[in-house]
Amino acid sequence: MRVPREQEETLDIYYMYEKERHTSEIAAFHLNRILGFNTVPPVAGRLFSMTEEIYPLLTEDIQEHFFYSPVDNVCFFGQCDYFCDAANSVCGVGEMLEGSVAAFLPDRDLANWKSIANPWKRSYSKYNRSEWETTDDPEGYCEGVRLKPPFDQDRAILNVIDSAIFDFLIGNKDRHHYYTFVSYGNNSYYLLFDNGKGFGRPHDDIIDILAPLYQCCLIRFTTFRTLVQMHTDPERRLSHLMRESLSHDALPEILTPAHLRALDRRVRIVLEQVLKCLKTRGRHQSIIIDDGYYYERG
Ligand SMILES: Nc1ncnc2c1ncn2[C@@H]1O[C@H](COP(=O)(O)OP(=O)(O)OP(=O)(O)O)[C@@H](O)[C@H]1O
Ligand SMILES: [Mn+2]
Repeated sequence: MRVPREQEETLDIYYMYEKERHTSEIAAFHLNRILGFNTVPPVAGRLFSMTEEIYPLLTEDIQEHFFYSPVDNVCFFGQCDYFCDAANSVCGVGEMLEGSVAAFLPDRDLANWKSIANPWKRSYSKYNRSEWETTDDPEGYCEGVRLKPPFDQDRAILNVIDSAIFDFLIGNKDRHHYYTFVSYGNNSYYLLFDNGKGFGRPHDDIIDILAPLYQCCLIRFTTFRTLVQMHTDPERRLSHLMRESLSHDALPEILTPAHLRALDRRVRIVLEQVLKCLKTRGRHQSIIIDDGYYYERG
């Protein structure tokens, strides 16, 4: 835990400098399961004893980064490119710290996975933007992506669009790569770990995370159906399903009411984008694709 739940991310920050939230990792896992994707390794919240459970595991150079804050809470900082200094420490309440833990993926000797760069990745520069952001031919950008493997497969491009919808719902701009198990080939699902940069601003919807959806005008049928159900059936409202699901986590109030409300609003926005496609590009069979991907709701 680096950021208190109620602290919103400022607008004056590039996404690469946003701080990860343990609550985002936890909520993302629950959301992914509720959407029926089942592509985020299980993540749970818990309290850690910083002195008994974290300190002994660290190398000496990082143990040296432990100290007591002026009000006697235990603090430390790690080693990384951004915000890894005493001014940006992680502090517990006393010596107890909230955090999230993820199920560890099988060893790569057993089940190797590889990364696929996200064609709609954002630029890491403060001065330039990516081609998909600046193109005056957004449909053409998608067509270009779909010419090259693995995105020449329907399954692969629909996975990217599912992932974009997922990232839009959590508000994550930092999906630079997707991961797949090598032995499943190119036509497999995408593992979505690294979900800490979501749920930063409950009153903002970052529409361009949906660029793959509205530039390609494609959505997987099962995903569309799930979103319609969430929008129309009060019992399946996403905020309701999420509140129920998150109540099973060991930590309290993973998402504040404003974040839960944001989820319902964003479901509607995704459907509005699909509606726009249906109005401008016609033929629903070429927009809502039934690729035989069947899932059981988590
Ligand atoms: N559940 C997991 N099981 C095994 N390995 C994992 C798991 N989650 C993440 N990893 C490994 O740890 C690496 C870093 O994790 P993660 O991507 O969440 O952190 P990050 O600091 O945001 O990385 P990046 O700079 O690539 O965005 C991953 O690239 C992956 O190799
Ligand atoms: Mn990351």
